[in-house]
Amino acid sequence: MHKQVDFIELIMPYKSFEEYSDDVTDNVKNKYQEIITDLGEDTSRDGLLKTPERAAKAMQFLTQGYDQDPVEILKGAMFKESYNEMVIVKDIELYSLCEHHILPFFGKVHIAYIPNGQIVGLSKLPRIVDVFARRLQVQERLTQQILDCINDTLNPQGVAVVIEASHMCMMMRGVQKQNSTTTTSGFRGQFEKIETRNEFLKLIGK
Ligand SMILES: Nc1nc2c(ncn2[C@@H]2O[C@H](COP(=O)(O)OP(=O)(O)OP(=O)(O)O)[C@@H](O)[C@H]2O)c(=O)[nH]1
Ligand SMILES: [Zn+2]
Repeated sequence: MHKQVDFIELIMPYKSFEEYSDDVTDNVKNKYQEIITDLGEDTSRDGLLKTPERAAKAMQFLTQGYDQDPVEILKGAMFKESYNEMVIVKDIELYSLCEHHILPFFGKVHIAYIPNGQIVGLSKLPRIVDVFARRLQVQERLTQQILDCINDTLNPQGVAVVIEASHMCMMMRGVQKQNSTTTTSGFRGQFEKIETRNEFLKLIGK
């Protein structure tokens, strides 16, 4: 990683990647060159000349979550408040990569929590979704990681996470099912009670 990137990461642990490690870019670029050739393409033709480098940068962007600390992000905006009703942030866009095929899965995340003396800056919830989504994932683990991170860092009275996603590995290849979506969910604390869980599900339109 660049020295410059290290410094910026230190002060902005959730910044978007706009600079890339030269070493990683070179290594991944060379491998993409081979992969594209092995797949039967000509990497010297005009349109593909810069493709190995673009792909190397794109993959670093899509996996930048390994270098980011979601706990730091949440802790960066926690405020004492006595509000103790449900807070819901729904329809958070999700783009991740399935760890089996390295193909995208995408959809929506709905998050709710009930504060326990502290609230969190609303934007931090989508930010931690991105941190965990920008890794090689399965939808179940992604759901659990978001849930555990909020639960362990904010210590709320309860937290709920629902993810609805479509998997390109099931759409473009394999079983080729275009319309199936997968729903995963996790509930902690107050949301383990059926009436609280149902109120949340009703509010997100489920
Ligand atoms: N549980 C779970 N499975 C996933 C996820 N993303 C992809 N998969 C599945 O991972 C499985 C890998 O199965 P394999 O049989 O090893 O791979 P494959 O031969 O490519 O399987 P097909 O997709 O059925 O052609 C497939 O059933 C995928 O649908 C996910 O987020 N969660
Ligand atoms: Zn897959």
